[in-house]
Amino acid sequence: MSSDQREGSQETTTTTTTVEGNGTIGGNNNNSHPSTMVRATSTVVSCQRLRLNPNNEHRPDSYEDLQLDFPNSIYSSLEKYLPPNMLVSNRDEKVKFMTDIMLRHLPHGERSRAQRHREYRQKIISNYQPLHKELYTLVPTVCFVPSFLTAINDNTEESFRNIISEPSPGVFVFDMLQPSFCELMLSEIDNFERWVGETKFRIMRPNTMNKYGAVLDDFGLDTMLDKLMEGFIRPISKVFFNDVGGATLDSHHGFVVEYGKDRDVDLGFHVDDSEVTLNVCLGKEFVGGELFFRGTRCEKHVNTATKTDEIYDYHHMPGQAVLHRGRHRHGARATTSGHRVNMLLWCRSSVFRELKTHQKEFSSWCGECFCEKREEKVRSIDALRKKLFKAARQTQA
Ligand SMILES: O=C(O)CCC(=O)C(=O)O
Ligand SMILES: [Fe+2]
Repeated sequence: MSSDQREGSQETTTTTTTVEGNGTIGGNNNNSHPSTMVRATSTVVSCQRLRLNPNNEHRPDSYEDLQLDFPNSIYSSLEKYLPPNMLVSNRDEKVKFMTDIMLRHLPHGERSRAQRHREYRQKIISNYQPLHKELYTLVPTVCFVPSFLTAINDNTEESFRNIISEPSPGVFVFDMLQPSFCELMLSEIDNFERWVGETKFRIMRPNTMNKYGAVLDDFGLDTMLDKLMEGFIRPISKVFFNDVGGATLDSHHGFVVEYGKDRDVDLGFHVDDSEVTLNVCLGKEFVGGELFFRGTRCEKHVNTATKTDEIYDYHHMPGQAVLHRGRHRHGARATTSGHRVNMLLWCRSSVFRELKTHQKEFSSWCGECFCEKREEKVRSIDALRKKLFKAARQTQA
């Protein structure tokens, strides 16, 4: 995969970038004290695998009171996937087993990077004075429009379909944020950027493709965004994105991107480092900036050609949200005037990522895998037909 191709030439020959954020696994776990942390050692159980289907009868332990390497909620959601002999182990054993599995996805260099990142966050949080404290705890009636709240409270596919449109397969659009909430967020972001400018604090940008924007998790909004993911995005994803771990989203990377004069102009063609991405426009006034989608692909097929029915362009509207699989290839066109700010929540599932490492066959959600599977089916039916004809002819002869 190339590093930073822009759209234009890619609609037939596609080169897609995988964008990585600086959010680490466990990025929203800011409660690690090395002295009490439960660490994984190399144990004999580490060669065991998670089960493919969760044991939904099982009531997971609570891990809230422990200082762990990863967010506590990950342990509760992962527990249902433990092999049967592990399920009956004590809590410390289960912690060791699950931590070991998760650390396998975080090589040594990554671990010290995660520690440095925690210190970086702590430095910001102890120096930055929030402007609108009310933003830091999620109050649903302040944040969301009533139609969205009704749908979430009903929590059925029908209630979601009532407020969500699907203009192209896998792209879900709905009204989400109150205008007053968008204003508050914009003003908090301005305030944070002013503080960064005044103190000359060197901040990390949201991902490898943006020069501007800010990571919301880094200045105290991580808990609020965790609530947003767990209480509002996960229920919807469970219905529409179950095939990519929508029901088990358990960590996130939350940030804003900014486009316009003296900001980023556009965003090249890419896939996100997420299972499900929430992209919601906060404002302000702008021209351009359309989000272009070009079909969902697994790693193997990420650079394959786009089919006509996968082409879709979306026009951002303040307060309106777009929800899509992280593997849905997309990019943003140039914002030609004005100032556009979007809030993004890359939602991840540790369960899905672990299970994916054991999966060798087709991905049900990949447009190219789907075609290959269909062609294979046609070929095998054809072969069977030929075999049956031959057998019939031999019987007649
Ligand atoms: O600018 C946009 O709306 C797209 C942003 C995006 O795709 C991303 O940050 O991953
Ligand atoms: Fe993206």
